[in-house]
Amino acid sequence: MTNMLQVEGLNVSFPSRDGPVRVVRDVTFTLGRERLGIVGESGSGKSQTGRAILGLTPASATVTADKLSFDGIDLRHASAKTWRSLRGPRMSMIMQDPKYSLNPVMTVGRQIVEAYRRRGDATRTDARNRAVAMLEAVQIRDPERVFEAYPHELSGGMGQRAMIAMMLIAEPDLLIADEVTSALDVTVQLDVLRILDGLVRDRGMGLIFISHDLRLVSSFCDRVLVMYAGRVVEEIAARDLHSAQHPYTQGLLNCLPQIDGDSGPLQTLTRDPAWLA
Ligand SMILES: Nc1ncnc2c1ncn2[C@@H]1O[C@H](COP(=O)(O)OP(=O)(O)OP(=O)(O)O)[C@@H](O)[C@H]1O
Repeated sequence: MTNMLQVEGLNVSFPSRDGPVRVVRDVTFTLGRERLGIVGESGSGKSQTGRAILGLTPASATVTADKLSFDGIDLRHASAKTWRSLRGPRMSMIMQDPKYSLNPVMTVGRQIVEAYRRRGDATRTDARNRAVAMLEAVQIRDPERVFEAYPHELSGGMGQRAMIAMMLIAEPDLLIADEVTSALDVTVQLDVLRILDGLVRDRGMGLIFISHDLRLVSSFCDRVLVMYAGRVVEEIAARDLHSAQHPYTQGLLNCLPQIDGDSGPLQTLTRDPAWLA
């Protein structure tokens, strides 16, 4: 699966009083077994791009694409049955907010066990042990207690880690991580990045890493898509991000505070209407 995911001419629009608003415009890219970052300011269409790939766009939206295929499967015409076989075991998305991913009426442990058992025929005991080990791996200090807890009994940070454990244990071929480490403290953030990195390196997973943190993306990812107002304005190797060509990318980079830089005022981003052309 050199190019496990192919996205061509993807558009997402929402209805509004003034007509449809296009929040993802003609987005085209491919993904292999690599770490692809998507950066851009809030509202630039990063999450809606990820959701459209997984068929998780809100019902009010319209999605069109010239091509949207995963492992040769045309996702534009996938049946409910095909989606069931893909979402979870083969392609998964970790959202910003655990509320949307954890089932409120099922214990955390049972959800993680089910995610693991969906990918093969593990015994209950094996699945339980793996689930507890995964909770430990995302630095949950009391994994046995969290295993038995319901999502509402966990703090926000714990809930997010439990959700990450649930997505990772399935070892999907494609994982879309949407601002997944933003709310975590630095040590847990590093642990989660290490786990993601291991899955890409050892299991050949394809990772789409959505983030507004340019520094993190440039050090963690292989390639970066820069989005502005729904469009991909630049695609660049992460190591070359510092020499980005597009004025919007340069603007984003210039807005980063420097720890050792002078303490002058931070630059603000100016936008050129021509970028929308
Ligand atoms: N349900 C919805 N109805 C109408 N517009 C929506 C809906 N969901 C998202 N949008 C709009 O789509 C645009 C793109 O949103 P998206 O969440 O993809 O941005 P983003 O780049 O991921 O930003 P953030 O970093 O803040 O999550 C935004 O302008 C947002 O207001």
